[in-house]
Amino acid sequence: MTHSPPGLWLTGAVTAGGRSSRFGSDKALALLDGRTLLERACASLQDCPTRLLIAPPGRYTLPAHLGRWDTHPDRRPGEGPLAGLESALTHAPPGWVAFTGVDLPWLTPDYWHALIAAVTPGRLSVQATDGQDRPQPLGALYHTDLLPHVTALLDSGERRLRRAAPPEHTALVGGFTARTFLNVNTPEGLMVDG
Ligand SMILES: Nc1nc2c(ncn2[C@@H]2O[C@H](COP(=O)(O)OP(=O)(O)OP(=O)(O)O)[C@@H](O)[C@H]2O)c(=O)[nH]1
Ligand SMILES: [Mg+2]
Repeated sequence: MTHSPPGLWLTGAVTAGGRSSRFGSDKALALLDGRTLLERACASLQDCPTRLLIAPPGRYTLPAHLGRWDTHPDRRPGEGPLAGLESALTHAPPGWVAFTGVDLPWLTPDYWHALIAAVTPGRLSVQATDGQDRPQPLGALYHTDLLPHVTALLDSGERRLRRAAPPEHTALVGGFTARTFLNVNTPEGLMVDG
């Protein structure tokens, strides 16, 4: 009998509504080790019971082995990943959402399990910290109870994803390798030894 790791019990959401202006072409479709960045992001969350792709409907088709992904557009297109989070929290069933983007191609199910282990009562977000102890708001857990706060932020003109969760309601988790957070913004960002 083969041993398989326990599934992820929360909603998985991948935001992919960006313009890739620094990359120069749609980075969601860029290949890294034979898989697109979008596929890599979705693969880390393929064991989630509910899977949401926040992108314009019809823009992307995912391979069947990644399971069913329900596509939802932004409520306010072109306003950045905070607006993508608003859409994810709107369409997720009540509870925790694992939220990431196409530009973090090195996240794994183990990464999400490490964040899930830090879920505690009273917290509404769990975020990893990088080597400089900076919280990573993409590749993070958010509770759907944050939706009114996120909507109010967007209504007030805020666009920074790092404002989505108040620090006093955010649990932080460290100890990840530097490669975990390698962020693909330009084609040079793909040139990393796997
Ligand atoms: N749903 C949604 N996702 C977005 C939006 N803007 C960015 N994202 C996603 O958020 C993640 C991180 O964003 P960026 O790295 O800035 O990507 P980007 O905005 O496409 O790239 P730049 O134009 O170079 O800033 C990626 O997965 C993007 O697809 C948006 O307006 N809506
Ligand atoms: Mg951007």
